[in-house]
Amino acid sequence: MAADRTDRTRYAFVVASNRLPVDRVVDEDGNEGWRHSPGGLVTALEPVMRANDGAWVGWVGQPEVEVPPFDNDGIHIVPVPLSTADVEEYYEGFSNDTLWPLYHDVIEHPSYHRDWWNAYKRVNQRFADQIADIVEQDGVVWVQDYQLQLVPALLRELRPDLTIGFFNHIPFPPVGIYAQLPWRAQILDGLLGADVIGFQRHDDASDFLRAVRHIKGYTTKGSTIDVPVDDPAAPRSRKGITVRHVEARHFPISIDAAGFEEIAHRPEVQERAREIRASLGNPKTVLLGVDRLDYTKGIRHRIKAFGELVEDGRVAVEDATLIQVASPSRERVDTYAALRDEIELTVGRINGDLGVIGHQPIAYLHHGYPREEMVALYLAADVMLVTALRDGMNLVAKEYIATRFDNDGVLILSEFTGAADELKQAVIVNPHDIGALKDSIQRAIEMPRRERSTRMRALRKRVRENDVARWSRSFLEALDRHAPKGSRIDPDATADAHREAEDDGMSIFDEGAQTARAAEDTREARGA
Ligand SMILES: O=P(O)(O)OC[C@H]1O[C@H](O[C@H]2O[C@H](CO)[C@@H](O)[C@H](O)[C@H]2O)[C@H](O)[C@@H](O)[C@@H]1O
Ligand SMILES: O=c1ccn([C@@H]2O[C@H](COP(=O)(O)OP(=O)(O)O)[C@@H](O)[C@H]2O)c(=O)[nH]1
Repeated sequence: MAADRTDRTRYAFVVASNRLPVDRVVDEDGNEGWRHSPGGLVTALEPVMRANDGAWVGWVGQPEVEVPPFDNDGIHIVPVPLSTADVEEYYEGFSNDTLWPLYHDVIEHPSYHRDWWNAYKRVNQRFADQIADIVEQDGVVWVQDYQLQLVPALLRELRPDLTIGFFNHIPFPPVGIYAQLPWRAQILDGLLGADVIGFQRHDDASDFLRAVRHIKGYTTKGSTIDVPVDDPAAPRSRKGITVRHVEARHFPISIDAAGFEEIAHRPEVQERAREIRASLGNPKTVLLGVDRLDYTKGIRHRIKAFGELVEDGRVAVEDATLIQVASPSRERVDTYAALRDEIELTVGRINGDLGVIGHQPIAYLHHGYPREEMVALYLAADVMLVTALRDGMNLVAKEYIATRFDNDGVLILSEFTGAADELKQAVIVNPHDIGALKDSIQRAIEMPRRERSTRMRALRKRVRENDVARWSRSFLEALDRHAPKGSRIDPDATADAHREAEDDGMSIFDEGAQTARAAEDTREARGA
C-alpha cells in the first residue's frame, strides 16, 4: 500500500480511464491506503507507464473523495473527484444505463435523459482539464473507454500540440442502433478529436467508420477519416478541403499470458484446484462460468441450458457441477439489481428441483476473487462457459486458455464476443439457441482427450503470441506515427520489464484487491 506524494507536475505520457489502476482501501484502524487493481488494463499499460514515466488520470471509485496526486509503486496517480450526483448521472446513468445497453446490441433498453448527458459532458470536461494541466508540450495521451468519449476533442481544443489516442473496450454498435442516441453527432465529434481510435474487433471499427460517413458526412478511405479543419497549413483532401487524418482500426486486447501460466504452475494453486473439486464431491465434470453480474454475459442462458440438460437426464446431477461466479457490479443500476434477483431465483429453483443430498447442480457465488483463486478455478474446470450475448473482448476466455498448460479443458465460447474472432478452435456457440447450447455443453463434457488437446494447443499458441504487451505496443506504435515531432514515448516496453518490476516486490497480483473492489461495490450498492 505504498503511497508517496508526487512532486512532479508534468508528464510526457498520460493515460486516462474512468477507474484508476488502484483501489482505495481503508484498514480496520481507519487508515487509508492503495492497492494495485489487477485488471487487464493495468497489466497492459503498467510496463509502458514505467518505461515512460507516465501518469494515470482517473476516478478513485468512490463518490465525494478528494485525493491529491500521489505515486503508487512507480506509477504517478492523478485522481479526478466525482460527487454523488456525478456518480449517479455520469457513471451509473449515462455511462451504464445509456451507452452500455446501446453499445451492447440494446439487450436492455437504453435510457435517454438530458440531465445524464449534461453530467457526462461536465465530467468529461473535468477529465480533459485535468489532463491538459499535467501533460508536457507535445506529449502523448491515451484515453480509455466509453465513459470518456468526449475527452479527445475537449483536450485537442485545450492542447492542440498533443498526440491523442482513444481505445474503446466495448463494442461499437451498427449505425442503425447507434443512430438512436440523441447526442450521436456530439459523441462522434468527441472521438474524432483523437489521432488514433482503437476498437476490439474489425466489425466495431467498420461500424464506427460507417457512422462517421452517415452521420457526419465525412470521407473515409480504408481506416483513415478526413476530418475537416479550419487550418490553412493542414493537408488538403481530394475534395480540396483542409483536413486532419484520423485512423480508426482494431487492436484486440489480450492478457499477460505468461503471468497467468506462471501462477498456474505454482504448487499451492494446483493444490487449491484439487481442493475445489474435492469440495464439490469430485464430480466427473466441473463446468465454470465467471462474469461480472451483467446482462450482457448470458448467465441466464447458460444456467437454463445446463438446468435443462440435468432435467432431461442427459447429464446426471452426481456427475457434473456448474460453478457460477457472478461478481457484484453496478448494483445501483435497476437492470443489474433485477438481473441479480432473476438469476438467484432461477439458481434456487434448479438446485431445489434437481439437487440431491450431497449434490447441487449449480454452485453459485456472488463474490469477486483475487487472481490466484481465479487461476485455481480455471485449473479445476473441465469445461469453461463463456456465453455472452455481446462482449467487447472477454478476457476470462483468454485467461482460461493461458492457465491450461496441461493442454486440457474445453472452452465453449459465444460467437458474440470479441474473443471469438481469434479463438476459432473453441466450441463456438450462439447462446440464444438454447437447444444448440445444450448440445455443445454435452459435446464438451464427452469430448475425447485427443480432441481437447489438439484444440487447446492451438488456442494456447494464439493467446501466447498475441499477448497484452503486443496489444499496447501495436496501439502505441500507431499513435507514434501520428506524433508530428517524432517519438515521445517508448512503445516497446515489454512484459519482461513488467515481470522485473514484480521481482522488485511491485507485484500487480495483489491478493485481496479484487475482493476489496467487490466489497466496495457492495458498499456502494448499500449507498455507503
Ligand atoms: O468499472 P466497472 O463499471 O466496474 O466495469 C468493469 C469494466 O468493464 C468493462 O470491461 C470491458 O473491457 C474488457 C477489457 O478490454 C473487455 O474484455 C470487456 O469485454 C469489456 O466489457 C468496461 O469496458 C471497463 O471500462 C470497466 O472498467
Ligand atoms: O471474481 C472475479 C471476476 C473477474 N475477475 C477478472 O475480471 C476480468 C473480467 O474481464 P472480462 O474482459 O472477461 O469482462 P469485463 O468484466 O471487463 O466486462 C478478468 O481479468 C477476470 O480475471 C477477477 O479477477 N475476479
